Amino acid sequence: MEEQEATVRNINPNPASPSDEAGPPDASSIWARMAWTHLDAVRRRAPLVQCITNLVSMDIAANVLLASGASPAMIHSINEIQDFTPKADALYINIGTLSAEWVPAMQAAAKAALEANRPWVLDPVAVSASSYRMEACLELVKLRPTVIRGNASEILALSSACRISGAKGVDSAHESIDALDAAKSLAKSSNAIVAVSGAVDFVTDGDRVISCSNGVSMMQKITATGCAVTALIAAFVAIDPWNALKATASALAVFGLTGELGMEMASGPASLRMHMVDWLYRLNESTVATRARLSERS
Ligand SMILES: Nc1ncnc2c1ncn2[C@@H]1O[C@H](COP(=O)(O)OP(=O)(O)O)[C@@H](O)[C@H]1O
Ligand SMILES: Cc1ncsc1CCOP(=O)(O)O
Ligand SMILES: [Mg+2]
Repeated sequence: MEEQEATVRNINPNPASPSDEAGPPDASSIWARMAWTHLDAVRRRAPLVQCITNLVSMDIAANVLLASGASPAMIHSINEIQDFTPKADALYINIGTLSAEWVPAMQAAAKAALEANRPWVLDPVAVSASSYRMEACLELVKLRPTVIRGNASEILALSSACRISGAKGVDSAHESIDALDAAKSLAKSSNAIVAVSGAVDFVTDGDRVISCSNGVSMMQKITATGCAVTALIAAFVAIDPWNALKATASALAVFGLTGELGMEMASGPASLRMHMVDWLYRLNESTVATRARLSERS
């Protein structure tokens, strides 16, 4: 824990540098520098992230974590939770391909993470698809996730715990701004940081709201990009657990930026996916500091 607290101190961005002849940086550049500081810390510390994630997303989530500098472990057997979960720096649970066998493993892992004082992150994929899925997800929310990240339809459905949110499948039928009040309400009722993704991503603790406008719409044409960014959030929260709001916003900005840079070279979703992983590996300080678009909504 001492080591984690030291990291938090290191991550707080220093807004004004005495040698900065251009004057103090504006608020958006402070946020952008914070995103770089988080990515740099992930690269230096290589957090171990246990993922209990859907079968569609396993490959892209593991590759995104590796490219960021984190260490992924796709371990979901209930027989391994007791030994392994306390060793991980963060846990990621995604209900995308839920099965009767996985639900107890997810619950056991969330409990083990809580007991070991490790952050854990929930992706409520298609939470309104069935009452089984909704009930499993509500049980997980009771186990106090550090962060919940979903698209607008998922956050709307989970927040109101309605059976039908208007979503047809795993994709969103809503704009992220439509889910902002629901995200705040969910954050307050669950005590989690809630992120709602879309053209603009919003991250809230129920009061503060950070918005991120990085990303390209083609990201929606790659399956499991949402799952992958939630995995990345777990890695960022692992290295700054006491600032989960900021760590989550940083992860969304970094991931969105890889989409923008990747799109300059891609000819469609498949090559965009490849370029995003490459850019995540290659991103440097000046690119993140100048192109991450984060701000706090007043
Ligand atoms: N219209 C859009 N423009 C730019 N980026 C987007 C857009 N829609 C989604 N994204 C980005 O794609 C990633 C996945 O978000 P989203 O599609 O909302 O999640 P999911 O795949 O879970 O439905 C996020 O990083 C988000 O910022
Ligand atoms: C297509 C699909 N079906 C079940 S999980 C899944 C992947 C969902 O990924 P994302 O939520 O990132 O779009
Ligand atoms: Mg999703």
